[in-house]
Amino acid sequence: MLDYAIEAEALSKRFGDKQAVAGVDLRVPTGAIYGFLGQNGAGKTTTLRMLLGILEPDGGTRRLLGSERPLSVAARVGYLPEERGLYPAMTAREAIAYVGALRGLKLGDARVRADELLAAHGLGDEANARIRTFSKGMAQKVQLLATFVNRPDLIVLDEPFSGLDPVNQQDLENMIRAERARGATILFSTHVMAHAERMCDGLVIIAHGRTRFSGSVDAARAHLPSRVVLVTERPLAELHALLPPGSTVDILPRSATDTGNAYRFPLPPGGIEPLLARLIETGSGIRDMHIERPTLHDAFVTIVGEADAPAETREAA
Ligand SMILES: Nc1ncnc2c1ncn2[C@@H]1O[C@H](COP(=O)(O)OP(=O)(O)OP(=O)(O)O)[C@@H](O)[C@H]1O
Repeated sequence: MLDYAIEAEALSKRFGDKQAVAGVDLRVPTGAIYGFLGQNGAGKTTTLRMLLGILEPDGGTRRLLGSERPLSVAARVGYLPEERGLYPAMTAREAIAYVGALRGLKLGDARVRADELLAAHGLGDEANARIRTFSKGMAQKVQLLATFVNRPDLIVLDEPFSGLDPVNQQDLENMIRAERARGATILFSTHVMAHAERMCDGLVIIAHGRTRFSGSVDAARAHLPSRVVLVTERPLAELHALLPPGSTVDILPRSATDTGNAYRFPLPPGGIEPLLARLIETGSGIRDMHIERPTLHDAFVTIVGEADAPAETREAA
């Protein structure tokens, strides 16, 4: 088995005078769920199109399921493009079966598979309804199901969650996990950090057309320190007065962010016990104290922000 379902190095693409992708490196291990994150216009869709062979890169290399010619493995790939669209005159069954036939299934088999998928995902009664009668979200769901029709080894989804209601988002999460359990590799782009955080074995974050981070969700979060959240009945100044002079700055920084009576500050190197012990000793009315790990949202903002910072600031950081 291949180690990586997708390997790309230094991919680049220019449209006129716009450098859409300026050097994307990306590796997705076989059998993993990977998230592809980046701000609007960062180059995600352009990169996905190059990976799949829809666009020819100006530079760099790509390998899809071991092949340098992505279109030659198209029958083993499922793709949900950013631009949605099915033929409005087709029924849901025909629309899915049509994609199956394009991906190399026999039409009869593709129809059977379409019925199975529709029934398993709450659209069994709609199999013979025409796409034009569907809501936008329902049509998107049919298109998503079509992505899975050929039981692909590699599934690439461009913002698959956008436009789906929470129940259908959950259904899609389950579908993606089930595809991984079957052995498929999944790469999806998203702006919703919660999905990436919950589901992904790894992430690639790009900014301004370049890869800025590649690794696990935990490694992304490790870009930021954990923080202590302290909720007390007393104002911060009073707490400082209770603590021994000289030690307070270390264990309860004056720079702690104050949101009402909750204070947030970086986890001190010695942990929270010395501060906790002192606060208990002095009867400071603790209501809550816990360690808060940075979220992927925070890490994403930091990583993308570093890419925006001038070079000298970046080096100094
Ligand atoms: N066909 C095209 N012609 C000209 N410019 C393009 C074309 N496709 C993309 N671009 C430009 O390339 C840049 C990257 O676009 P791309 O769609 O890849 O970003 P994205 O990360 O997918 O963004 P979003 O999250 O908003 O979908 C943008 O500045 C976009 O305007």
